[in-house]
Amino acid sequence: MEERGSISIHTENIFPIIKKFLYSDHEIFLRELVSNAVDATQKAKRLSSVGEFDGDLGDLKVSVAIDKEARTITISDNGIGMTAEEIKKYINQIAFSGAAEFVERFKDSGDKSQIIGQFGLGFYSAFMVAERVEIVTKSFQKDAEPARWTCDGSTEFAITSAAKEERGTNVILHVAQDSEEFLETARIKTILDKYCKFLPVPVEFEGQIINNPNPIWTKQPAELTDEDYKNFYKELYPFSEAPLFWIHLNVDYPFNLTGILYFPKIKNELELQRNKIQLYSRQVFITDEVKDVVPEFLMLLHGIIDSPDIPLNVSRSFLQADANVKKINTYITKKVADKLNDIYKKDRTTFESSWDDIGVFVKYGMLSDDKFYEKAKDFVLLQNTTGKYNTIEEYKALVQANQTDKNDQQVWLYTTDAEKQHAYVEAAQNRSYDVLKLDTVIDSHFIGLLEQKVEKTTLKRVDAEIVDKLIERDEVKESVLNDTEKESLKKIFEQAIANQHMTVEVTALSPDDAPVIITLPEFMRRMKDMSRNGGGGMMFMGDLPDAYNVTINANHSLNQRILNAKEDNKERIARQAFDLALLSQNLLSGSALTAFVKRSVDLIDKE
Ligand SMILES: Nc1ncnc2c1ncn2[C@@H]1O[C@H](COP(=O)(O)OP(=O)(O)OP(=O)(O)O)[C@@H](O)[C@H]1O
Repeated sequence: MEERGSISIHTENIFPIIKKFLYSDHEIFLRELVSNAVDATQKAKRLSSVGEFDGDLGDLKVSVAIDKEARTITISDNGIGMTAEEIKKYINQIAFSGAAEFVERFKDSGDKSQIIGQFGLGFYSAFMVAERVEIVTKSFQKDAEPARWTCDGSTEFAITSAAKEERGTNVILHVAQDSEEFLETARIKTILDKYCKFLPVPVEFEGQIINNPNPIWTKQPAELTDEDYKNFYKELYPFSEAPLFWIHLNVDYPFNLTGILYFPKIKNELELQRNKIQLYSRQVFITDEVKDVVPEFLMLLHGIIDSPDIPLNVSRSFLQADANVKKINTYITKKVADKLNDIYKKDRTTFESSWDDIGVFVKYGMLSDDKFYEKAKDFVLLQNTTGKYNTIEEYKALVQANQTDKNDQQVWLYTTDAEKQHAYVEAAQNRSYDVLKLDTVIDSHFIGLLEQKVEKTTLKRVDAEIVDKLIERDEVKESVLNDTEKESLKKIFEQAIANQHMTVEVTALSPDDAPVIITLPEFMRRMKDMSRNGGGGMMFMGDLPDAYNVTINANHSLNQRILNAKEDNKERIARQAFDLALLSQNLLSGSALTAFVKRSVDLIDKE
């Protein structure tokens, strides 16, 4: 038997175009051919199970072999094979027209990098690395004649009879000169590891099975132990610490998706790693760029998603609008929120002890996805400076009595650095106020979100005002000093400070409060932070000098002493008291610090 023919497709010379398009990604030919081989074995299995094939299935297997001398790569399987007629139908028509369609579709596409690696070019991709491809195949059907097909990538092909005893297909690639790298063992091994690690049929290369045909995401959660999940994580990320928790995804309606998502242990925000989720389609690795499939905030998770329903052969903008992708997004978000809620409810201790790792993630999710916010608002934790955790509801109840101001607003106090703001934290605690620890990068955004979402609540940093004013009440404290005394005290301090950006005010506080307190108003600080981070179109704010409020405590004995001191000593003591306040704010440095130290020594020396 010998038949020569011409493949009837309209596009001339698709081969050079495809070769050029996928230049950087030639390696996917192996993924495509091995997947086809796996599909053929799976079909054999299915036919056998429905009784359409009654021969012996044997051990289904795919092999990859390199022959350096003959310059060939052979992919063999014991799947269903093809008859000569089927080759004509499936290879000449389907494979070639698929390739032609691909070229038509993307010939004019502006962004070619997007399609690379995402489009299964199928059988035709063999021509990216081979100058000639042979198929030797024998169908599973009774008395089927083995056949050989050969083609050089042009539209000309030849089919002849062949000698093949066993059922199945060998695809033989005669490797082109410019693709010799694919005759190297190490190169092939790397490609197989990348794309074929979890194919459902054993894949043999150089005497070894290179894949795990039954990865745990294909099993039922009930069959699996914690160890199984942890071991699989290790298999995926050999150098990572054990994960915190995981979610086993499993849906088949209205779309098909399986997978396992892990919550990694995060040491600090700088370590956050994206692109740790791998996307598979029927156990074939597709990509680790899941940006458009998984909501942005979930990219911090690690693991596997396997779905044949994610369209891989379309451009990104289309992917974002794809209905299945949207549903997948919603589904995964919901699953993640439910899992967190579950742990929170069942095991609050574990939940709290994991908060350092999951807190960033939960806050990020709440900020970026309203649906996630709605679920997470019940379990998001607020940690205070004593290390205690409360949910939003619990916290509201906790501070209601003591931290509601005269306008019926709750004022939540927070510190961004409990060490540096220690004096203020302590002053607040002395009033029995609670102080939250909101000290991560994401917290500055989270504070805004809380104010927006939690009714009748504002947040103030502990050093935004003097403690009496943090939570405004109607009560007025009695002042030991009369108005004239207050006025002259104010003058003394203004002269001692001699800085127009410091607004001095004399106020009656408790005698136990500090004599001088320096604060940077909340509004001012937030504006400056925002402009520093490049947001809000307020770049000019960052250049403004900090405008501080300096509060002089009229009821503190030191200030009374200043008023009564010798004329030429007044300013010196006032400056000393002011410098002490600067010092507690970490604001004293350079020549001011040197002068302060010198003055302090003089003072002690005189005592
Ligand atoms: N090893 C094989 N054994 C049996 N049939 C095969 C084999 N390889 C390819 N075929 C047949 O050739 C057809 C075309 O293959 P091709 O890889 O181009 O497209 P596909 O597998 O249908 O789609 P995809 O683009 O997802 O790969 C297959 O559908 C299959 O019927």
